[in-house]
Amino acid sequence: MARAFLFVLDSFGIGGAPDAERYNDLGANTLGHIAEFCAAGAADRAGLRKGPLKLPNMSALGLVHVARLASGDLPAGMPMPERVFGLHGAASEVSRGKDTPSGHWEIAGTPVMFDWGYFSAEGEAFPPELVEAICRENDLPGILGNCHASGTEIIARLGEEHIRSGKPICYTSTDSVFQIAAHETHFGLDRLIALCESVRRLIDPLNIGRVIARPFLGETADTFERTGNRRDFSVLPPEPTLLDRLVEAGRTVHAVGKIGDIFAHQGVSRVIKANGNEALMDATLAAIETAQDGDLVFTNFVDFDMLYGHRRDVPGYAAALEALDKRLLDVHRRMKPGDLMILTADHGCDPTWRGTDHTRERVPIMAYGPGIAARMVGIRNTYADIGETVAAHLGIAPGRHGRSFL
Ligand SMILES: O=P(O)(O)O[C@H]1O[C@H](CO)[C@@H](O)[C@H]1O
Ligand SMILES: [Mn+2]
Ligand SMILES: [Mn+2]
Repeated sequence: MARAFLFVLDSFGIGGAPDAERYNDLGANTLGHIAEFCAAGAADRAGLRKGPLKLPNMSALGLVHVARLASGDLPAGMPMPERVFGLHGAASEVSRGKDTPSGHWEIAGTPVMFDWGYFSAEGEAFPPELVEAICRENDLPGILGNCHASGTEIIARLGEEHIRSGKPICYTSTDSVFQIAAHETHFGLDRLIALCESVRRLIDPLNIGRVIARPFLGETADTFERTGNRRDFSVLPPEPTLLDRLVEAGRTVHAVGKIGDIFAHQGVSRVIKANGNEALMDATLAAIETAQDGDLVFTNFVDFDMLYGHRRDVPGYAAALEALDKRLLDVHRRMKPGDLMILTADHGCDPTWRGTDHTRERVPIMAYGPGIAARMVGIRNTYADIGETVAAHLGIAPGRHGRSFL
């Protein structure tokens, strides 16, 4: 028997998606552009980081090799490692959306082969009858926003009016999402959660992937800050995922960070929440300590996407990568014979790209474990190969999509 640790570095794409043009993302490359900025000295920030991107541990797990394989270009300023360990490759996404649930579900063996519903980018985003129903059911004086927006920008713009009027801030993006920002104390966190649950029911016929609660604190435009109490209300995955299959086989799935919410709590045995990549890594290490043979520890490292990718913050993204790279040694030290750790991502969010949305990209696969020989596994046609590899490693029956690269 064996254990598996699956880490999604949220939005850590490596470019090269064969269908990028269809998403207006031709040339987007999260790692490539971060490395380029770092090598040019354009991602230095006093007190945070300086110079070329330093990811020695991920490079030893094949990151530089797979970056070149995925996009054709070597990431600037990142030396080829002397030696590579483990299985390494890249994967293209077959799901139509470049969103978090599509990416994670496909990683877990369940691609999303239908189109999500989306809200209009022109004029008001939400249909008037939906807004009316939301206000009626939740006794609201109206809503603010009703547009595509970046979450931090919109609370700075409308947060004070929200506090005065009691109207929640409702917005969306190119993802299939209905996001609601509201003040944790003035509006109330419980009330925001109840509102999200009501909106989840009301939009179900529209095939929208997620409703997201975005609570914040502060009193003025320049002091507003989102808190760690974000909650995602997802629809159920279209088929049972790797997680369901593991639980069915009597295994324990340790879901760290956003994983529980992303899978609508299906196939999740233990939910471990933490705020911020460092705390997520601490929680992951604690889960590894308790995980038994046959178990999966599945972690989403959300900061890359939420704090740096969407915010188009290159130094911030680079520093977060460098910090996580160092902490891989903590995982390494806890690994036992039979353990397998896989690092990957769910989509891109190139911090140098136009706009503030995700980018269609290939993702890296770095799979490492004591006794696993180094081998390039090439470009995989679906992220589902990752889930199938975990399934094979943990000794459960194969699923309907993807193939193990073990
Ligand atoms: O700008 P913020 O609120 O961070 O929202 C981003 O996060 C959402 C969910 O990941 C995406 O759809 C994008 O809109
Ligand atoms: Mn994501
Ligand atoms: Mn995102």
